Amino acid sequence: MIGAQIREDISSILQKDPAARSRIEILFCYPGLHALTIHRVAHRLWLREHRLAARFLSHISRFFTGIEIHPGATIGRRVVIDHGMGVVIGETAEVGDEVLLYMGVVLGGTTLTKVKRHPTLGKGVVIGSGAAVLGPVTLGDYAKVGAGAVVVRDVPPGATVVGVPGRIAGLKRHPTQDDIRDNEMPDPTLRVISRMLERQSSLEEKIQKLEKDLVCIRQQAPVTPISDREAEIWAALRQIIDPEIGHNIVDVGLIKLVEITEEDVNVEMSLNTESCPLLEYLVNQVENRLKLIEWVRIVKVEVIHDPWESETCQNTLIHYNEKSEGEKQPEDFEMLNQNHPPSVG
Ligand SMILES: CC(=O)SCCNC(=O)CCNC(=O)[C@H](O)C(C)(C)COP(=O)(O)OP(=O)(O)OC[C@H]1O[C@@H](n2cnc3c(N)ncnc32)[C@H](O)[C@@H]1OP(=O)(O)O
Ligand SMILES: N[C@@H](CO)C(=O)O
Repeated sequence: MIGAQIREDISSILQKDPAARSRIEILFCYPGLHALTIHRVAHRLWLREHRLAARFLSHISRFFTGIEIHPGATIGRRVVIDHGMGVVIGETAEVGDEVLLYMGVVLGGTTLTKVKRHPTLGKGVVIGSGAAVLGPVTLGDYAKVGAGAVVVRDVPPGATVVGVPGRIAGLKRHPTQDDIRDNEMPDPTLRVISRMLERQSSLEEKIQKLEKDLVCIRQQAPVTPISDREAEIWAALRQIIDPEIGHNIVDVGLIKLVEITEEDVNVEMSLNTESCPLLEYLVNQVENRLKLIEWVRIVKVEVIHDPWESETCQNTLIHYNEKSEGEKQPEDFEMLNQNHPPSVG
C-alpha cells in the first residue's frame, strides 16, 4: 500500500518537476516525497489516537526535510511538495489530490479556538513559493496562488490569485491614483485623439441617418413634371419686373397659371385692381416677352381678380412714400392719384 503510493508520488514528481531526472534520484533526494511518506504513517497514528507518537514522527520528519506537516492534516494522492523547505501545513488543513506546493508555503490558521481553522485545497491546486493561505478558506479545483501571495478569502475554481492581500488576477478594477503614479500618466494627446475619433464616428452615424431620411422624403414628395416648354415660359416670365415692387412677376405671385397648347400659351395674371395703371404695361410685357420665344405663336393673357391685389396696390403707396422728394417722378404721383385718395399720401 505505502509502496504503491510512493511509486505514484514519484510519477507525479517526474511530471511536475523539470529538474527531476530519474525515479531513483527522486526516491533519495526529494524531501517532499519523504515528508509525505512519513506523514501518511503519522496521520494513521493520529487517527488511531496515538497523538504523541504521531506528533513525534512528524517532528522527526520536519528535522530531516524542513517540511512541517501536522499529523492531523488530510493530504490527498499524487501531491507534490517541490523543494519543500519551510512548508508548514496546519492541523485541520485538507489538501486535495494532485496539489503542487512549492517551498515556504504556509497553510495556516487565524484563530485560537480549536475548530476547523486551516484551508481546504481542491484538486490540482498550485501554490507558489512563500505564499500563505490563511484561515478556513476554500480554494477551488485547479486554482493557482502566486508566489508570495497571502490568501484570506475563498478562491473560485481555476482562478489565479496574486498579491497581498490576494486578489484574483485578470479581473478589471478601476485604476487608483497610486496605479497612475506607479505606472504611467495618461497620454493627453491619445485621449484627445480617441475622443475625436468617437465624435467622428457618432457624426458619421448621424449623417448616414440623415441621408436615409432624405431619400425617404424624396421618395414621398409629389413629383411635378414640368416640360421644357413650360420651364422656358416660366423663365421668360421671371425676366419681367413689377416696377411697383422691384421683383419679377413670378416670384411676387402675380402669375397664377401657365397653360400650353401646342404653340399657344395662356397666362393667368392677378393684378392690383382692374384700374391698376400697371395692368396694360404688365400684360404687354408678358405678351411681348413670350412672343420672343421661337416656338410661341399666340399668347393670351387673362387678368383675374385676387384679394391679394389690393395689398399689392398698397405697396405702390408705401413705395411712393418711401421715396425721397428728389426721387419722386411725376408719373409716380399720377399713378398714386389714380388708385388712392389724396388724403392717404
Ligand atoms: C527554485 C524555484 O524555482 S522554486 C519554485 C518557485 N515558483 C513558484 O513559486 C511558482 C508560482 N507560480 C506563480 O506565482 C505564477 O506566476 C502563477 C501561478 C501565479 C501564474 O498563474 P497564471 O494563471 O499563469 O497567471 P499569469 O502568469 O497569467 O499572471 C496573471 C497576472 O498575475 C501577475 N502575477 C503572476 N504571478 C504573480 C505573483 N507571484 N505576484 C504578483 N503578481 C503575479 C501577472 O503579472 C499577471 O498580471 P497582469 O494580469 O496584470 O498582467
Ligand atoms: N523544481 C522546479 C522549481 O524550482 C524547477 O526546476 O523548475
